[in-house]
Amino acid sequence: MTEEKDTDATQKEPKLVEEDESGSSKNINNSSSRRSNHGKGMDSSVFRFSNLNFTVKKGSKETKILSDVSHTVKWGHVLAIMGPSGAGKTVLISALTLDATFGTTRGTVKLNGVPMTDKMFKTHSYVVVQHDKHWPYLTCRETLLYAAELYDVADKADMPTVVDEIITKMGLDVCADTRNARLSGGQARRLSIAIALLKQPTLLFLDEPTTGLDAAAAENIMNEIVRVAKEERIIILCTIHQPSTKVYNSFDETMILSKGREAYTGPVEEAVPYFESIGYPLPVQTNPAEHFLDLVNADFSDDAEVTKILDMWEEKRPEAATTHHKDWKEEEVTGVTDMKRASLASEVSIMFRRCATMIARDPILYMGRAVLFLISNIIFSLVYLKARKYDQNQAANKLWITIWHVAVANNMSVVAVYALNDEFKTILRETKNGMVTPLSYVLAKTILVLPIMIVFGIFALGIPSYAIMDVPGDTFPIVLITWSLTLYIYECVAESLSVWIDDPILGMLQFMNFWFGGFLFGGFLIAKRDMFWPFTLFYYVMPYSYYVRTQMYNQFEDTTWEPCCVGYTNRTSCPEPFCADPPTGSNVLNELSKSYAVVQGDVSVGENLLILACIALFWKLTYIAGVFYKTRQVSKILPN
Ligand SMILES: Nc1ncnc2c1ncn2[C@@H]1O[C@H](COP(=O)(O)OP(=O)(O)OP(=O)(O)O)[C@@H](O)[C@H]1O
Repeated sequence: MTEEKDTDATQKEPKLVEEDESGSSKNINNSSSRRSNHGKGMDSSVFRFSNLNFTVKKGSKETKILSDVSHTVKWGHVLAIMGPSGAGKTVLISALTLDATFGTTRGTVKLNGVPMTDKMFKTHSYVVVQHDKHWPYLTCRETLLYAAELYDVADKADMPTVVDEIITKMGLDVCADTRNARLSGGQARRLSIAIALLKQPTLLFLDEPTTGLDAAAAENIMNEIVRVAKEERIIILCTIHQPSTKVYNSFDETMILSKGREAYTGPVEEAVPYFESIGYPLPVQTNPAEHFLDLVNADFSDDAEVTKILDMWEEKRPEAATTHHKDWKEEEVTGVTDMKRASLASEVSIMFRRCATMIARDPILYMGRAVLFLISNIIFSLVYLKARKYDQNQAANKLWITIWHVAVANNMSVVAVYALNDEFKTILRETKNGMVTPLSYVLAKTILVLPIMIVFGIFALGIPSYAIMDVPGDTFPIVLITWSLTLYIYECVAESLSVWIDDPILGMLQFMNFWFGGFLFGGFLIAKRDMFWPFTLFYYVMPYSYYVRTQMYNQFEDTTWEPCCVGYTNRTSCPEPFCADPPTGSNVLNELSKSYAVVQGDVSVGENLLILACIALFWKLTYIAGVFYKTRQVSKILPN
């Protein structure tokens, strides 16, 4: 396979060939089974950023992080962005990928002469972030298959072939059927690049693709990157820390940054002569990358000397820019095409399948929780075992076991905050890269989670309430619906917090606040009439008063209790503090309401369920709003 540098690239179609075992060659630009017009759609592309400035504001103080950074990169070329720690490499990638929402970007960023927008980024670009994460319960092959389907890269029958090809191309055969959670650092990075290649982007950003890898793995992955840039005619911008001489020499161009300014930008082979021309020759047997980084590292070199080097390049740059790519004219490459993508219905169906696979394999979030509901509710039922009798002295305990059976399960939804926060970070990356839309994610997740709430209810109530606590069997459907709807409220709260609060620990703390709030304002610890009036609002918006009232009625309605005050001619002379006569479920509830005002002998179940559904809907809407808001957050590029 040809791997030599494309130093004399012209706008003519480069001939990318590899030799098969028989010695004949075949074109490897595109897989035969792959759609030829997908994604890339642009064979010759030019990416230009000019006078890029980035500032952050802290109080009234404005700090400049990038100063007038400019360059133009053509198809098939790799631009390696190097610089000491804190030089601004990651910020540059964030600004170019419209991800730098923490400051103000000014300048021009254009692909084929068209200003970069979020839509254009999603269509033509792909960014692999420094700490890229993959779905832990999918294998490498499954991850790629779903990505291929979502990017609609080929006909369904051809997808496995396309994926197999990319697996081989990225050297992932050995771990193709290994779950992502068990991939090595290098394999995970190869997988990130493989997903990116499935999209066939015009422009690929890689932030520190070699971080944490040993020298051999780093060299290997960088060789792959350079190779795919040529093969796939992609423009690649990647940040890198101290590449080896061999890796450094494989790049087409390099940008050396320090203090947010350029110290050199241009062809790799011209960097050494340039630094020599300004009085910094490369010492013998020294890695050029290391030499440049030592020169511009203000932490370890003389700051004034570093500033001098940066000033010298600023003077030289206009001249260098005129000779840069003198053999091709970027102006001739104009316009961008649209990307073909899967329809919403098929996207939802792919997301649904992917989500279902992960749910089935995740030992904690769903299956684990179902088992925990069962165990914890059985324990609570055993603690309250005496309350299984329809003895009026046990009526209050029946109330409490009804509360525990839902509240303990609701409390465990706190794990969902953490897990969903993690999940959403991956979804953010996928929406950023145009793989999925927020709508398909929300729809697939909602369709899947609703029946899971019913399954949770069967685990939580089946044995604990019906086998142990002797709740009448015919109440099961309505008791199950009431319980599942209440759990769904807490699931929606967890979803909302996982999206709105970036830090999962803070989100979990807020969830616990909500849970305790629900308890406090449920009407059984303190009656509504005794609450200091502004707080009464919480009684109405928290779910437990509706839950307890409805569930107690559901369970008590047609029950008959053991009589009390037997032998007393009138109720007032009977010493029992609690006695319903005749001992019907409704009368027992009316008696109980004297101590727990939240319960009632006559309840409109439909009305209470409707209110619970409205509370769930409210939280679901806040979650959906969060998903749409967060996935649409992009930084703007303002004019200088
Ligand atoms: N979110 C942020 N808010 C404020 N300043 C930031 C933010 N992110 C980065 N910076 C600042 O921008 C400067 C450049 O940071 P950047 O992460 O781009 O460096 P880098 O060259 O990628 O370093 P490293 O190689 O260590 O990752 C640093 O001074 C950093 O403190």
